[in-house]
Amino acid sequence: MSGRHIEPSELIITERGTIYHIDIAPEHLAPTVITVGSPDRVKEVSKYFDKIEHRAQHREFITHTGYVANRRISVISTGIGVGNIDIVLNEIDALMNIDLATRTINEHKTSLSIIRLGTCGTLQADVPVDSMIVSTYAMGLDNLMLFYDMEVNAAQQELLAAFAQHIATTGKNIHPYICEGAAELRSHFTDGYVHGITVTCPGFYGPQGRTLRLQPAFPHILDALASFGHKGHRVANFEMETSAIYGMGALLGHKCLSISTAVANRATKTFSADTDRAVDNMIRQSLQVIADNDL
Ligand SMILES: O=P(O)(O)O[C@H]1O[C@H](CO)[C@@H](O)[C@H]1O
Ligand SMILES: O=c1cc[nH]c(=O)[nH]1
Repeated sequence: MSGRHIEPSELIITERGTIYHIDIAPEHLAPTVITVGSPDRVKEVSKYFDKIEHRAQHREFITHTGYVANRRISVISTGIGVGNIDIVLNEIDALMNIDLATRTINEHKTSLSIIRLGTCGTLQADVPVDSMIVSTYAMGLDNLMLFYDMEVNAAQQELLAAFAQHIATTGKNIHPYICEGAAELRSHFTDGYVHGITVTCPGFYGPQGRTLRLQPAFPHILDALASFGHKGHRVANFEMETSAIYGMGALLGHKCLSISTAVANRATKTFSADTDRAVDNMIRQSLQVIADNDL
């Protein structure tokens, strides 16, 4: 595969040597990448950097690259949804592992640490709003990973089979895919963090069981998901990007972890009184763990 020439319609490089959507060049990307959904959150992360050496913005993709102590870190906003994750993961991987001049894949691959700092809704009454949730597995209700050649390992197959059995009792069919975060990264985020399965949805309203004017096809989706558990892992939360980050990251050889602040609790029907403060708490604590452990 390494010698294959990737055509200009497939890998799009600007005249300034930057990649099409995220508009940065290879030298602007650090080996540790924090992704956030909201573009406004990028500066909330980089304000804790000791130094910022590069800033870029194109569409919803804002990048700041700098240092926390000696650790070089990029923070990039992905916007909402797995479609944007397809763009950001492919483009940051290309910057690291494709020679943009020759348009060929590098012989030697670089593995990135990719850590999402997002927001989510929790499904469990005993996980209060403002909690920080680490995604052990991601259960994808989206269809992005159907477009990549992905093998399912034995543990994932077992989890999927247990879920199929569980969901059959509700009389509805859901066929998710399952991807796992990097256990090596996960092991550092323990004190103050709740661990659980994250359900990644292709929408914020209907797919997450919210009813405004449209009637849901699956009215009991919250209970059906919240009551699923397997080998000590239970469903903790809903959000909209983690399945794609875990799925693509694993295929590309990167270490990925998703951490989210619960802004909503769907079981107790509550919403955070101060989301900015809660998200800031996650950012500060997680940057400290990244810097202390050189992740
Ligand atoms: O706050 P972010 O990181 O965007 O994450 C969550 O918030 C958005 C929905 O409000 C979705 O992107 C969801 O995953
Ligand atoms: O309930 C929520 C809150 C944040 N993000 C989501 O996707 N869902």
